[in-house]
Amino acid sequence: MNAAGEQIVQASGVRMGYGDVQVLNGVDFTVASGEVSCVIGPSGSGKSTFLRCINGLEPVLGGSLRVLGEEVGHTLRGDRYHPWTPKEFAAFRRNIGMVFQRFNLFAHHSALENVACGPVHVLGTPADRARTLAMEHLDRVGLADHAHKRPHQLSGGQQQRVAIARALAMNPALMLFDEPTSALDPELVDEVLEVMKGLAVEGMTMVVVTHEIAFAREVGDWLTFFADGVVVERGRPRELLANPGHQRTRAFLSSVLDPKEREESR
Ligand SMILES: Nc1ncnc2c1ncn2[C@@H]1O[C@H](COP(=O)(O)OP(=O)(O)OP(=O)(O)O)[C@@H](O)[C@H]1O
Repeated sequence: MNAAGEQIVQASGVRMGYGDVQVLNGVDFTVASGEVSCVIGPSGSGKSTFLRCINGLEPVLGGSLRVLGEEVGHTLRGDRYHPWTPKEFAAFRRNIGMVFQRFNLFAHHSALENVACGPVHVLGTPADRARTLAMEHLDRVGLADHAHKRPHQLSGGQQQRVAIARALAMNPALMLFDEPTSALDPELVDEVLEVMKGLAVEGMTMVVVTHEIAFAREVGDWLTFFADGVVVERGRPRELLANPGHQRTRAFLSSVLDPKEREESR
């Protein structure tokens, strides 16, 4: 567990692009230990790219990105930064759990095996112990009774909960969610959001790209609006959603929310 209030993600002027295309144009962003930061923004605004930078999957090409106390991709030795060795990179990555829109479970393994395989293969946890822990994580997401089913025998919401359990099994210090409910049928969304709420209550630090505004309002400590590769507005969700001064956020929200949600966000 990280010390309360400690900065877990500190981005300052982060730049990233693919070839000539600039995707992140100077992102400033922070999340402290135990906080939940929700991120919204139009398609193509760079939200997923920013998450991938946080867990080291994309190189930061400018600015500074400190995650879990490290400058992502580099280690200070003496007075000089050196690119991470594969071992340093792996050590960093295992502290960060990532949950995607698509669950990416191993189709030929049971839920239990999907959850146990990271600890066995990455952490070297003995198989019996890993299975016991995996069962606990499946119980935590309400799926102990489904442990021996394969992904195709589970609903989308259940598969996403297995994916969350799989990430938790690595005992991460930070969890990143990239639109975890947007591939789900509407009636399956709440069961996943409930699990995420539970994690927030337990004090997990989370960055959540989502358009579930009710979730952001209830669970988020921060709401960040991305557009064109920068953070346009950031604030406490209720304030950001209520303040007519935050015009770009509100204009975006009115384009994505259904009428009922729009009414609630007033
Ligand atoms: N591997 C890649 N190669 C080239 N361009 C890419 C690559 N990945 C993303 N991009 C481009 O970078 C921009 C930002 O994409 P990104 O996926 O980060 O946006 P996003 O805000 O998460 O969008 P969405 O909500 O649709 O997922 C887009 O213009 C996208 O086309």
